[in-house]
Amino acid sequence: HPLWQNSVYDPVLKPLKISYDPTTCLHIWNNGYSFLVEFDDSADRSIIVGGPLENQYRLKQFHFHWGAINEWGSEHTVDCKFYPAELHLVHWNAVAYPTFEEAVMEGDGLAVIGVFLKLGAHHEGLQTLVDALPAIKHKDTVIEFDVFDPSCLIPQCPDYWTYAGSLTTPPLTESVTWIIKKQPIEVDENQLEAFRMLLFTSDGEEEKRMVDNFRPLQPLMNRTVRSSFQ
Ligand SMILES: COc1ccc(CNS(=O)(=O)c2ccc(S(N)(=O)=O)s2)cc1
Ligand SMILES: [Zn+2]
Repeated sequence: HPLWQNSVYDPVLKPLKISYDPTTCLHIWNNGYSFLVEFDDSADRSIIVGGPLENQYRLKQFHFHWGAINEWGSEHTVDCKFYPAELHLVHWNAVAYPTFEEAVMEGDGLAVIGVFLKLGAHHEGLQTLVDALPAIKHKDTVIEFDVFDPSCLIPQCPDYWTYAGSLTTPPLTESVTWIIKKQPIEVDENQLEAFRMLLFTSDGEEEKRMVDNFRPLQPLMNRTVRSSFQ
């Protein structure tokens, strides 16, 4: 999604408030499309509020999209530039809807924080995830993941873009308030290569490396992207 050129500064936008409880972390698994870290969302223990949001939203899972090479991989672009990978932290509106599955179908059901990954310094917090990847190389493999604070993957800079959009994988429902952080996080080449060692395929099948698991850019049409910064 082309950010920046077509964005309008909105002075009404508030800072996003993020409060995650690291002990709500459950497991990390390979679902055949990406790898996901899932959280216990049975109570309001890991939530975001503020920003463009009317309600608070509960953290459900986070996952990544990345390319086969560093020239592409993100699902949003800034100034026509792709990043090598993009993190999505998926939250749902448990104030308005009883279940995640119902929230997925509603316009104000989900809020996804997008964070760009840029090639650079080693990322200590990400390394914890990278160390777990060999154990979930194949589709439908899972390992327990007791404590992880996803805040370590979110840049300090408060600036973000926001727009009303959709899931980037089926069911592609238009239920997402996208909140894309302007500042990328830096990860090193070995960490990106570790993502590319995962497989789309199950154990025993012909190996297909998990790369280029991003949706191609979609036309902006008449959508407005707002920025929280000038
Ligand atoms: C009806 O039950 C359902 C319906 C839909 C899902 C999909 N899973 S999901 O909603 O977490 C996401 C899919 C794509 C995401 S992205 N790349 O836009 O952040 S998030 C699961 C269960
Ligand atoms: Zn995603």
